[in-house]
Amino acid sequence: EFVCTNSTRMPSPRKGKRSTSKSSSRSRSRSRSRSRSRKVLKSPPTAERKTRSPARTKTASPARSKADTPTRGKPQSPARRGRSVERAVTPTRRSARLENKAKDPEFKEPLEALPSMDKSKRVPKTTHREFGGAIGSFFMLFVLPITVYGLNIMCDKKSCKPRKMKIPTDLKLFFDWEAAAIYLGWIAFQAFIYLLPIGRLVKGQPLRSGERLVYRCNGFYAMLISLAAFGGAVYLGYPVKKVHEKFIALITTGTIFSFVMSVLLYIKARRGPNSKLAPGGNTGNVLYDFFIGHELNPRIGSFDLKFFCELRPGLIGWLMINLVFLTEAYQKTGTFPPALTMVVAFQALYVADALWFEDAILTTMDIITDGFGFMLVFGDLVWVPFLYCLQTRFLQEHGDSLPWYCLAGIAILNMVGYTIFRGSNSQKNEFRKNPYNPELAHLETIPTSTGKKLLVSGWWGMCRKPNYFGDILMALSWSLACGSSTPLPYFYPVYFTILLVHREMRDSEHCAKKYKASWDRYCERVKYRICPLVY
Ligand SMILES: NC(=O)C1=CN([C@@H]2O[C@H](COP(=O)(O)OP(=O)(O)OC[C@H]3O[C@@H](n4cnc5c(N)ncnc54)[C@H](OP(=O)(O)O)[C@@H]3O)[C@@H](O)[C@H]2O)C=CC1
Ligand SMILES: CC(C)=CCC[C@@H](C)[C@H]1CC=C2C3=C(CC[C@@]21C)[C@@]1(C)CC[C@H](O)C(C)(C)[C@@H]1CC3
Repeated sequence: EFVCTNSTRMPSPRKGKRSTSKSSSRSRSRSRSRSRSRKVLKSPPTAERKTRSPARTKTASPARSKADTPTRGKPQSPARRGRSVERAVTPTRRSARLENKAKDPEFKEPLEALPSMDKSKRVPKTTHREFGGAIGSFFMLFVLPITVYGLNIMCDKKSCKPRKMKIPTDLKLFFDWEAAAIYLGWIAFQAFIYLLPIGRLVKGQPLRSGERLVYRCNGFYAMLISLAAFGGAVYLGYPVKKVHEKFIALITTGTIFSFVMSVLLYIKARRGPNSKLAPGGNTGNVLYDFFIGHELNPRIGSFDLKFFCELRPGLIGWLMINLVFLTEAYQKTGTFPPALTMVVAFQALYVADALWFEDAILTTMDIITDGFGFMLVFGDLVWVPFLYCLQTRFLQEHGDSLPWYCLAGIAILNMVGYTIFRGSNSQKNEFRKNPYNPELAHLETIPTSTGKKLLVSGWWGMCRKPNYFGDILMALSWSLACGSSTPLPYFYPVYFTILLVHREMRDSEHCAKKYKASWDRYCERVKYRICPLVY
């Protein structure tokens, strides 16, 4: 199966005109409305506007323009509707042929098939710097690993309180060949699964060059295979608790691995063509570009390093570490402690959700705009697996003591958060994949000069980042399960809120540049950024 994400971005080659200009009067009036729209919209008509179906979303009245006047017509037969959806994905016979060709994961869309892209465009020098520029990035190189070590050393079996840290003198605690073998073996195991020819091939968003990279989406299989391997290891009596015992040494291997990988990625980017660089990581300052990421989508053949790291070793690793804690608790007490079991289950749902909707990540900032540098490499391979499990580690080491009604309240909070997170992410992803999806016809939208529309009702009318809001509620619920005896397990929701507030600002800046007045109209209409009535 081969899937195109975000068909609306796919520029429609001129040949596509024929398919919509049949001689009925209705199509003539559509043609007229299309030529009118060309006057209003700067970009050429996209597949979105070429694909007509009655299942139009409502256009928000203040922003209604001739360009986006919905076409009214008799409801189409399901077969016809199916055809129009299909056309949104493959607008011409030519691109249908390309679709077939693209079954080859190495396939790259020929540049001439994407006329709206400027092939000669070089990635311009980055002028805007995040994280305090080069100096900030330099500090982050130390702050990120120290935070991971610090929290894991402060919160151990003996105590879990913020305190002045005494650095352990036992070097074995920090480095151990067995831990190195476990860590590297895990990365190799995930890389092996990634290379298996199972799962869908999905096209990413068009790059600056016009090319659309193809991604193998088999993350959910990777999780199932990893779960089976974990079950097998426990059944065969492999001492999985070693992962817990060698936690700090695993962090060291992950940190060294991340530094080495980031250096290699930076060298690779320097040697590659300018067109492959990340728009945000091309300042020319070695430190900054190394930290933020110089190359956008580094690949070895068809192996996409960023896509692989973002979802596999770290995210599935986090789930495995949680299962180690749960197994240990069971082996020690003969029961599954309620709070620990609940948090492990919620985090498992979060990981499974990310892998089930794996292709959705292809439209996120991390893949489209951010380069792959130390920040993301370390974030994916160390920060996520060894910090996101702080709550479950605390619960395993210090037991859980909350009464059932508190746990029930926490479960409700998690499910409310998940409903908002999943509902809003799916609503946007479905809308971006097919803006004429009949199930979204009731939603109001604002047209933009790019041909894309912005949702202004439903989840996206509640606030500008309902998905972040849901995510924060879930993060909070996981920490609340740890009670109030110590603030350390609350690190995750606090850091996460800061990360998402910063991320919202960055995304808002991008959207303001991209959608100009339409984005201002959206912001006027949807006042709150992340939390309705609060922020
Ligand atoms: N657990 C973790 O550590 C982290 C989790 N996350 C989660 O990842 C998920 C994805 O986050 P992220 O990629 O940052 O952001 P979003 O999923 O919100 O994607 C932002 C893009 O969505 C589009 N968009 C924005 N507003 C609208 C609208 N009203 N209608 C239609 N499209 C709109 C724009 O792109 P365009 O118009 O070009 O399509 C915008 O650039 C979130 O749920 C977040 O909580 C994120 C970071 C860390
Ligand atoms: C400063 C600092 C610590 C930076 C590192 C940030 C990274 C840890 C995060 C950046 C974006 C992320 C995403 C997820 C995990 C954390 C990082 C890598 C994510 C994979 C978690 C699961 C979600 O469902 C997601 C797939 C939407 C999400 C994507 C972004």
